[in-house]
Amino acid sequence: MTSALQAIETMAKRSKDDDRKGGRAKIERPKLERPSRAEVEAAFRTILRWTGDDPDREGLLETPARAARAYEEFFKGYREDPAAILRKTFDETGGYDEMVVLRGVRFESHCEHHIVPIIGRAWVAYVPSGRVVGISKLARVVEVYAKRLQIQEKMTAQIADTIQEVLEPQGVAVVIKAQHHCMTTRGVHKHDTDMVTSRMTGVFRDNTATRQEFLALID
Ligand SMILES: Nc1nc2c(ncn2[C@@H]2O[C@H](COP(=O)(O)OP(=O)(O)OP(=O)(O)O)[C@@H](O)[C@H]2O)c(=O)[nH]1
Ligand SMILES: [Zn+2]
Repeated sequence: MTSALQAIETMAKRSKDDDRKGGRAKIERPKLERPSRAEVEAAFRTILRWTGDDPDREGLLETPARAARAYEEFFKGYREDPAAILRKTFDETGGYDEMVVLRGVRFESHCEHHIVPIIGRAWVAYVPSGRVVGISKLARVVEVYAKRLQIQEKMTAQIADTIQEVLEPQGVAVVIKAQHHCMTTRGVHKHDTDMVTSRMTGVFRDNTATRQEFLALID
């Protein structure tokens, strides 16, 4: 087991000892009121002027509109409901009650401190109790939370807690490994550094063997 995974194992034990009742992240309901497209484009024009460039030169004329479209894509997760994605389930599972793991789901997010990319992978597991969900839906939940302004800890907790609350399985485990480009392209300039976070609920918190079986599947 790598030292990062050993650290997760330690954190999970600590979290089991210190059962933070009510301290779990609630599923956030995004606010729907938004400024107009024209206001956003005007804001990008201001930023262009502020950099020292001329927003009226030919190469930049369409940039505010393009940047607004790019932001629309980067932050489309505010207009999607992750709980709704998990509501369609399948009951005919043949009594399957072992772990289901989706490994290495690639995602692109943005840090809420600098609005700079966070790029990484997520491992998502659950142990069903009676019903299962279409496997792509786990990746869709990752995608919804990634397409919002994030810190990695919050994104990890949101994914796990949404699956736990909606699917009500025996337990959920989420590990995320990601590079924060606010640490590579600016600031401290530390390349080849990634951040590892985890959230374990139910049997993954309470049962060491289940947790270790999951952690062994992470590369
Ligand atoms: N815990 C956590 N920190 C993050 C995440 N993404 C970015 N950060 C950190 O957020 C912190 C913001 O620190 P500040 O001191 O307010 O901002 P700053 O002056 O730009 O800091 P530097 O990045 O150190 O230059 C930095 O240490 C970032 O590395 C995240 O997902 N989780
Ligand atoms: Zn940042």
